[in-house]
This record gives sequence, structure tokens and C-alpha cells, in this order.
Amino acid sequence: MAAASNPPTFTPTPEPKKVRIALCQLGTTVDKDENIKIATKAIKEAASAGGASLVVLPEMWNCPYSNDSFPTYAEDIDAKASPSADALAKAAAANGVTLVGGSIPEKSNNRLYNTCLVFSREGALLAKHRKVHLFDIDIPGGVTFKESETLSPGESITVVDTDAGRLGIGICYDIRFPELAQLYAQRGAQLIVYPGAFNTTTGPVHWELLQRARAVDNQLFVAACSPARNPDASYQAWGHSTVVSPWGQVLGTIDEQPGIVYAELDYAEIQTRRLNMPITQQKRDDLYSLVDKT
Ligand SMILES: NC(=O)CC(=O)C(=O)O
Repeated sequence: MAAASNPPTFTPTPEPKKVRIALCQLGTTVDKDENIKIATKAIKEAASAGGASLVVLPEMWNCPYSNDSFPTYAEDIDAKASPSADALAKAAAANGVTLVGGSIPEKSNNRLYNTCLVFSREGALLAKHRKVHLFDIDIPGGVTFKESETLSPGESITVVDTDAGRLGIGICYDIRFPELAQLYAQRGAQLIVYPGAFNTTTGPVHWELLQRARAVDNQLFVAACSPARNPDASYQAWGHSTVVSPWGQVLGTIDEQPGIVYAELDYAEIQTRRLNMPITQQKRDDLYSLVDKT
């Protein structure tokens, strides 16, 4: 039997617990300051009225989703010149929530990235994930988009321990790559969070399907948070922010309008599903394996 080239077992996860998650499906405008206000208000509502301890924002929540916008709305996070990051840190601390801050265009060393920031309940920056797989597609009669015209891909993957569990982070198109989710599962992620903005061509067919597939393949929770649809925008977001259980059940979802989706995540379900159906022990490392190159 050939030796497996990567560890066959899961990294131990933090203690199972229950977490109330809120996905804020924000309506974005062309006005960045206004978008920051909208996001701040939604985080407050999710924490106070909604009782969430984990709050998630959508992909590119501070700007329109377009290659024209990314360079002009981009902020330098490392240089601490980021009003959006500052607002997120403050909102996480003011409301005492773990915050997966969707994504914003980031500028760094003459490059642009599609970047997600994760903050602790105290407002400390815990992780920064740059979208690894850029969204370059051309579907005639449907949607054509080429993020690589303006953006560069991230070069690392992100698993982060938070008060709301061990989270794997991906951004939108990253969800289409099952190996990434599998690596996150191997590293003990309990929940994979995908800020994302599918569209009216791919969304109806693939959005929920991919979330349920990643959840069932890896027997963990998946949450994907979209912007609301703006009829005036050049890119028509699908909306439908959704939370899925390790059994592939939709725990919460919404249509394309602005709103907040809530769900209870009971992390004990992960262990139950893996005990009941031990696919990670049953996989054939002698026939195939996933290579972790990070
Ligand atoms: N916007 C994306 O990154 C991905 C998307 O819309 C799709 O995969 O479809």
C-alpha cells in the first residue's frame, strides 16, 4: 500500500459548542461612506436584536462589484489606511461579536486583492484572507467577468480560531474548489465561511448546490453571505445568503432583498455525523490523496 502524502486524520477541533450566526445581506451603493454606515448598522442589529455571536458580511460590501470600482475603492489595510477595516474593528468590539468582515478591495505593494478580514469580539484582527481563485468566466448570453483584469490572487489559505469556533475562510469563487474545503476540514474547521456574490446566471443553478456539496463532502457547517441585488448595478448579485448543516440541510436562507439570515450552529452535530458515517476513515489513501502544499 502506498504511503499517504498528507495526514489522514483531522486536526483536533476546539470543544463543540453552539453558535448563533447572522449573515448580513447588505444592499450596497456607490457611496463608500454610506456602505460603511449600512454595514455598521447591520452588525449592530444582528448582535442586539438578533442575538448573534458570529456576524458575516458579503463579498465586496463597500463598493459596486465591478473592475471599474475595485481600484478606486481599494484601501491599504497593512498601512492602517483603511476606513472600512477600522469601522469593522470598532463594530466587532462595540457589539462583542466575532466578525467575518465580508471582503473589500485591498491595495498592497501596487497590487489589488479581494480581501476578507476576521475580527475578534474585542476588535482585534485575527486573520486576513485574500481570494485565492479569481473569478474569470465567460458564459455567452449569461455572465462574463474577469477579476484578473484588476485583482491578483491570494497566496495562502486561512483557518482561524475564534470564540465562534474554528473557521475556514474562502471568498465566492473559492467555493468551487473542493480541495480547499477539504484542506480546511483536515485542519479542523467547524464552519467554512464564504462571503460571495454569485450572479443571476450561476446563482440559481450552483449557489446552494455548492454550499451543500462542500458541507456534505466535509461533514461541517457552511455559510455563504451575498450582497443584496441592486437592479441598477452592472453585476446582478444572486443574493440568497445561506447557512447549511453538515448533513446538507439548509438552516437559513433569504431571497435577493437586503436582510439578515440567522441560524443556530450546534458544532456537536459535526462529531455525530462523522461517527455515524465515518467517511474520513473510509477514504482510500492508497488510491488517492490530497496534497497540502502550504
Ligand atoms: N463572483 C464569484 O467570485 C463567483 C461566481 O459568481 C460564480 O462562481 O458563479
